[in-house]
This record gives sequence, C-alpha cells and structure tokens, in this order.
Amino acid sequence: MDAIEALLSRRSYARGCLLQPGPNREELAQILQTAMTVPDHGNLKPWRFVVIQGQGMKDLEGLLRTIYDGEVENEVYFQHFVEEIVNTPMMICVYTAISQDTSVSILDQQLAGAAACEHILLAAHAMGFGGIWHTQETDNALRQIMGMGEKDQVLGIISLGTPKRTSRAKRKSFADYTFEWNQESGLQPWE
Ligand SMILES: Cc1cc2nc3c(=O)[nH]c(=O)nc-3n(C[C@H](O)[C@H](O)[C@H](O)COP(=O)(O)O)c2cc1C
Repeated sequence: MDAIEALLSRRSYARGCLLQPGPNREELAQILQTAMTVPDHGNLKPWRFVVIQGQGMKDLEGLLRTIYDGEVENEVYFQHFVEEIVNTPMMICVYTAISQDTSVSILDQQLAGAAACEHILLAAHAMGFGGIWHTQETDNALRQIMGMGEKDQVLGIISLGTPKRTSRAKRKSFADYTFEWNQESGLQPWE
C-alpha cells in the first residue's frame, strides 16, 4: 500500500473487531520503528512504549481487577476495558517520559508522543493490521502498573490485531474544515 493510500484508508476498529493474529515480533519492531520518526521538538524522545500481549494481557486483566475491585465509580469503564482486553490480540501502552530540564513545553512533549501513537496506527494499517487508540479511565491504574513518573501520562492504549472485516470509513471533505487567510480578507472559506 502506498503512503497516501494508507493515510486515506486508515480507520479505527473496535477492539471486538480485532482478531488474532496480531503483529509478530518482526512486524511489531517495524511498526515501533516508524514511531521513532515523528517530529520531536528538542529530539527528546518523550515517549515510552509498553508492549502487552499473551501472558501480559492476562496479568494486566488480573491487576486491573485487583485495583478496581469494589470501586463502583470506575466499574463500568473497567468492565468495558477488561472485556475488550480479553478479546484483543495485543496492546501497546504509549506514555510520556517528560523531560523537566528542557525549555520544550510539556505540551510539545505530549504532542510528539501523540504523533508516535498515530504512526503506530498508520504503520500497522499499512501492513494490513487494524487498530484503535484508546484513552481510558484506567490511566491511574496503568500509571501504577507501569511504574510511571508522577508527571507522566498515558497518551494511548493502542490495540492491534487483524480486522474481522475491512471496510472504508466515509470521510468528510477537508474543505469544510479549511480556510484561507490573508490580512485584507481575514479567514475565508477554502474554495
Ligand atoms: C486521543 C484519542 C483518544 C481516543 N480514545 C478513545 C476511547 O477512549 N475510546 C474509543 O472508543 N475510541 C477512542 N479513540 C478513537 C476514536 O473513537 C476514533 O478515532 C473515532 O471514532 C473516529 O474513527 P476513525 O479513527 O475510524 O476515523 C480515541 C482517539 C484519539 C485520537
């Protein structure tokens, strides 16, 4: 698939629609390497990738169950998350590793990490896999489980697998979201 075709045809797949097999080790290495080419203010590499598959998925489910046991507030999200975990081949948890001794803002570091999430999804898609980017109410639990720093944040849990069936999402035209600007006319709709 060429790059433009991959960009135009990417879509999200609900976790229930992501079947085995997920990417193998070699494919995963290639996917993660593409995330290392995102624009990165200050070249700080302010992201970390945690691959969770096989026994790791079972361990995560068990730990989340322990952490959320009886916590009514999080029960719905938790049940939803756990159900999806058991039906998904693998996940990559992307979190920030924020550098403090730099003039690069935390926002810029988070944005670079978010770009890494998108590269992962795009690379997986270009290789024939499907994925979805989740930000879940389980962030605090994941922070605990992954041993993250206080200022670090889960940017995404990227589930990957083989789509049950592929289809193309209908996309809106960029033109409805795009303007042209000059000083005299200000913002004008793109035509
Ligand atoms: C930062 C971010 C967080 C997201 N979190 C969730 C989420 O928690 N749950 C979910 O179902 N989808 C989540 N998504 C995926 C969107 O639901 C999905 O991109 C959207 O439905 C559009 O579908 P598409 O990617 O096929 O265009 C997230 C996407 C982004 C960019």
